[in-house]
Amino acid sequence: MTQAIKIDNLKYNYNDDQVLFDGFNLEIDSGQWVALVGHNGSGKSTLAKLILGLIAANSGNIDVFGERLTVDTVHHVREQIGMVFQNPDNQFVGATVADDVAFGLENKQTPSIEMPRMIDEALSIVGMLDFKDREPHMLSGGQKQRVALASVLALQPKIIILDEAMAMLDPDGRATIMRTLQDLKSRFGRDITLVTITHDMDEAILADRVVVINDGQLILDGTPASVFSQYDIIHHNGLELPFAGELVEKLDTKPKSYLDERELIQWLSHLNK
Ligand SMILES: Nc1ncnc2c1ncn2[C@@H]1O[C@H](COP(=O)(O)OP(=O)(O)OP(=O)(O)O)[C@@H](O)[C@H]1O
Repeated sequence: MTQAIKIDNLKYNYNDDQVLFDGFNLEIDSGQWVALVGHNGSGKSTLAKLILGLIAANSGNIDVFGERLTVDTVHHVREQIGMVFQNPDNQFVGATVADDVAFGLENKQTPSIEMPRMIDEALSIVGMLDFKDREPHMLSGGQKQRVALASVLALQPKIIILDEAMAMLDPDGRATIMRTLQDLKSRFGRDITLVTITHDMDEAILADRVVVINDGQLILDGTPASVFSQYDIIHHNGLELPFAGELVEKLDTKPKSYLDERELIQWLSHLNK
């Protein structure tokens, strides 16, 4: 399987008295959706910055689709990665939604004849085509994040990193972005790799794989069910479980393995029969 990201023996510290990453390793296959979780200050955003080459590792290697990240390759590597940040309001530059999506394409010197089609396609993928002439600041938080995602998608990245992209949204906004990400996965399959950095375990549970880090160290790595079965380790690292997991913790009789919400409802209904 092709590797989208390979991090090998990464060492990084912001200052001399705190080593953040000290021999960190992580491999992400192309087409995987990885949720990167960890409490505040565990190093998640720093890892994203290192992958994007916004900051340089002290030592170790980062390969993106087999290309080693160096001063010479950083622009090419970055072209393959789209980034969506926490605050949707900080990501808008255009007067209309369509202008906003056009901005990145113009920077990439996309021929103007191709732009309308590319803008419409990206907006339609995130379900925002009908809003293309609207002013971005008039949209809801969830709609703004979908436009931010469309601006990234228009540039046809192979990897999208969403850093707390749902943290400022209300439950409806969060749900629409999560559905949009699920749609992206079914539409693009192996052609898109998603890395979602989050504190929200109900968001993490949708990923193919959950990676828990703490103080720059990988603590847990596996399917959501296997990671969220490790109640003690999750709590010990200052994290919560998804809603279903928190509920199970309060039950006297517990299921043998980790169940998601739907499975738990079925299990509970059989328990009372
Ligand atoms: N520019 C910086 N200069 C010095 N230290 C920094 C800088 N940015 C982050 N740090 C420190 O590095 C550590 C990791 O921070 P980072 O932002 O990567 O964590 P995080 O897991 O993304 O946290 P959060 O969930 O709060 O966003 C923290 O101790 C933080 O204080």
